[in-house]
Amino acid sequence: MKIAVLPGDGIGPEVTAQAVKVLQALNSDGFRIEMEHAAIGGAGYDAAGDPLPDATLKLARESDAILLGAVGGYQYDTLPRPMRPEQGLLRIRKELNLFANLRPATLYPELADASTLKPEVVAGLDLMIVRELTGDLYFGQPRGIHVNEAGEREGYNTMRYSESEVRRVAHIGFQIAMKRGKKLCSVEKANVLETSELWREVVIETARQYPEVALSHMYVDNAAMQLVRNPKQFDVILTGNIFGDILSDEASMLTGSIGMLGSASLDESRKGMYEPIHGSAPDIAGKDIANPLATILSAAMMMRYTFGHDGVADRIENAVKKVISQGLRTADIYTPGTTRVGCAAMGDAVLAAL
Ligand SMILES: NC(=O)C1=CN([C@@H]2O[C@H](COP(=O)(O)OP(=O)(O)OC[C@H]3O[C@@H](n4cnc5c(N)ncnc54)[C@H](O)[C@@H]3O)[C@@H](O)[C@H]2O)C=CC1
Ligand SMILES: CC(C)CC(=O)C(=O)O
Ligand SMILES: [Mg+2]
Repeated sequence: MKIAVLPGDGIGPEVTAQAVKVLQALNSDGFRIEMEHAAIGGAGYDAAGDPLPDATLKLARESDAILLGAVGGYQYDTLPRPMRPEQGLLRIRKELNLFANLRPATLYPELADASTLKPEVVAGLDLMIVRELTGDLYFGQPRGIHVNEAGEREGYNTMRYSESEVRRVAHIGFQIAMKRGKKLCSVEKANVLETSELWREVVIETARQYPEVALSHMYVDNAAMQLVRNPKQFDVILTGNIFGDILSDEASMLTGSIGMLGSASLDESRKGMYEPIHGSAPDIAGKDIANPLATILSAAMMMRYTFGHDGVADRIENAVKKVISQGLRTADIYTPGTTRVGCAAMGDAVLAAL
């Protein structure tokens, strides 16, 4: 198993190091995992003047899977847009055709007190957000800031989806729904957006191949509200790039913290990039207080989706369950009566449990 490790910026290197420890430990079980590190984001810009250096993209292409931390930092916010860390992330997703982003929001029962919702509203929460990742507002052309006819600056982006882009991610959503609760809610804004109108039509067409899946549609504003009113009404949520970005951050808090949600970004084959859903968290970077569990859980998803080692994925997930049941908590999920630990200590505890 050849894995490219791209730690990135801010807390990225801190959380990635914990997942690397866990993956390395598997080698003593007879696996052959080779990991090679490369720079991306601000680290890529600093090292090579490019948020996605050629050498990093080459390594990513040659690897079976990629483990990514996070990118971004205040010091890069004034660079020309193509040089910014976030563009490096968008480019690697596009270059590798990683169009399907799976973001599971699962509540560990012991973390019910850390959820922003009442324990009875989130008990047993287990939902999967399937977010399209290589289209929509983040990639649509034209985009820019120009001076308009009235002589004032005007910013514009283009929300755009082709039917084949919608269809391929819809298939992934339905296939996942078939393996779960056979219920899929497609989230868009078809009442006002043509992009969403097409999205809904294509999802309805695709659904004909999955007659066992109960399909529903919801406007994104309502979905944002329903997620905090009654999140357990959802099983699989299928949505576009920007709506999925926002709704998954919201869903993470139902599980206690954004530091709990891992993700898989997949292409048509089994190749994938695995990363926590959070960003580089510059406000807590370098303090050894970030929660590494989202990244460790992303490594478990890698074992499941790219390498097909479901048993290993289960073991990593069970190790995470164990440290939580032992009462170990990073600051973001700390509640009275539990034991507060740092990022590296949490990684060590998962390793010990593994
Ligand atoms: N996938 C990526 O690489 C992403 C990168 N970003 C970038 O990250 C930078 C910061 O963006 P923000 O909007 O602040 O989002 P963020 O996700 O980095 O942080 C939001 C809040 O959540 C907290 N947080 C995030 N991850 C945590 C963890 N593992 N443990 C404990 N607390 C955690 C942070 O301390 C912060 O208060 C920006 O440059 C942004 O562009 C943002 C989102 C995703
Ligand atoms: C920084 C963005 C490009 C990514 C993001 O917020 C995400 O994928 O969740
Ligand atoms: Mg995001």
